[in-house]
Amino acid sequence: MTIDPRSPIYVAGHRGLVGSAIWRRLEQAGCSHLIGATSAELDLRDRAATTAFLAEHRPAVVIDAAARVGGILANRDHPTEFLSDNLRIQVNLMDAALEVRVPRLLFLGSSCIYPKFAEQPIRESSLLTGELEPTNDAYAIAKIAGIMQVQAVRRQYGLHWISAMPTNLYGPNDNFDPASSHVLPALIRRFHEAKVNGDDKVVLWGTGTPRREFLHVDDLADACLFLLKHYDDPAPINVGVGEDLTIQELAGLVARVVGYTGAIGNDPTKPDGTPRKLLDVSRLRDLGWAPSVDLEPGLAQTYAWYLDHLGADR
Ligand SMILES: NC(=O)C1=CN([C@@H]2O[C@H](COP(=O)(O)OP(=O)(O)OC[C@H]3O[C@@H](n4cnc5c(N)ncnc54)[C@H](OP(=O)(O)O)[C@@H]3O)[C@@H](O)[C@H]2O)C=CC1
Ligand SMILES: C[C@H]1O[C@H](OP(=O)(O)OP(=O)(O)OC[C@H]2O[C@@H](n3cnc4c(=O)[nH]c(N)nc43)[C@H](O)[C@@H]2O)[C@@H](O)[C@@H](O)C1=O
Repeated sequence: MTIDPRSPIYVAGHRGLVGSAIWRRLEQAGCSHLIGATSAELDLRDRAATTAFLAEHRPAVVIDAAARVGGILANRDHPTEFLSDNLRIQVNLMDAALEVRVPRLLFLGSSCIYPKFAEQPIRESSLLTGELEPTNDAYAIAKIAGIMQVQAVRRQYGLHWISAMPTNLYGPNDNFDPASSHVLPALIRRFHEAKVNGDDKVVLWGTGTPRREFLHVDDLADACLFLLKHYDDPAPINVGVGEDLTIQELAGLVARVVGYTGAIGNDPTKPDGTPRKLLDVSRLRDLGWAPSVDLEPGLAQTYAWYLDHLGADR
């Protein structure tokens, strides 16, 4: 499918980690009519405001990168908001997009939709075949409902909407807040602060044994544009790199990039979450897309961004 670069494209959540990367990628592709609104300008939980916004702008493409997002502890401790906010954001957005018959929409889910003990690497067909990981089941259920809404609209109205399931992401504009962030930005900040303060030990949450896969957000943005052009199927499609490492190994890598040379300990009172979450990315690879940013240079680039924007005076 072709994307006319002059057509109006609405990126919901355009200031976030994912939305800002997609915005940059679309600009790079020459897209000249990008639409964005902050949550203060348009709270997508407000149904009437969302309906009015879509009716006013009538985008040709909608990319849903707006969500309540957080790491393992934020998800575990705020399941009510992770369920309710995400359901409302995506239902309001998709209902409003349906009302004006937006022809092309990309819904972003997450690898946490798959069962906690899914066979590895996780194929798209694993969806709804087993129990979810309890630290993020509320968020996962909201995302699964989003996939179903995309499929229902396709079936009933024939619109070319799609869903993509990214693995754990990182890059510029990530959330570096120690309490609510994901592991990679949390470790960049913790190791940096330990180096600056001369601390001799950094403590990781959990046992360090869980395995995770990390995709640079610029690769995800490139994959999103690729999927909008080349993918038109009701099934969600995985987006990842196809390789993972333990949290302990990740910590060693972050320590090296940051230049921290002290000890690394563990806090097993904090949750590990799902033991392994490696996506099977063969469907996307077979379509002709592959990532281009390796983890270590991606980490170095993200650390440089952190220093420039947030961490220089700490
Ligand atoms: N980060 C990750 O590792 C992964 C993320 N994803 C998915 O990617 C998508 C984006 O995540 P990410 O970029 O990391 O998240 P961020 O928290 O960085 O960004 C979320 C964006 O959503 C917007 N938003 C939140 N609530 C509302 C609301 N009520 N109304 C309007 N806008 C709102 C925010 O707007 P504002 O800034 O204006 O407040 C923000 O720009 C999500 O669907 C997430 O599930 C999937 C897999 C992994
Ligand atoms: C993308 C995905 O992200 C979430 O799932 P998760 O992968 O479990 O998230 P996480 O990045 O927070 O943790 C990964 C691992 O890392 C360990 N860990 C060590 N030290 C820190 C640490 O300092 N902070 C954090 N957050 N984790 C740490 C932590 O204990 C865990 O074992 C979902 O809730 C859901 O939102 C989702 O979709």
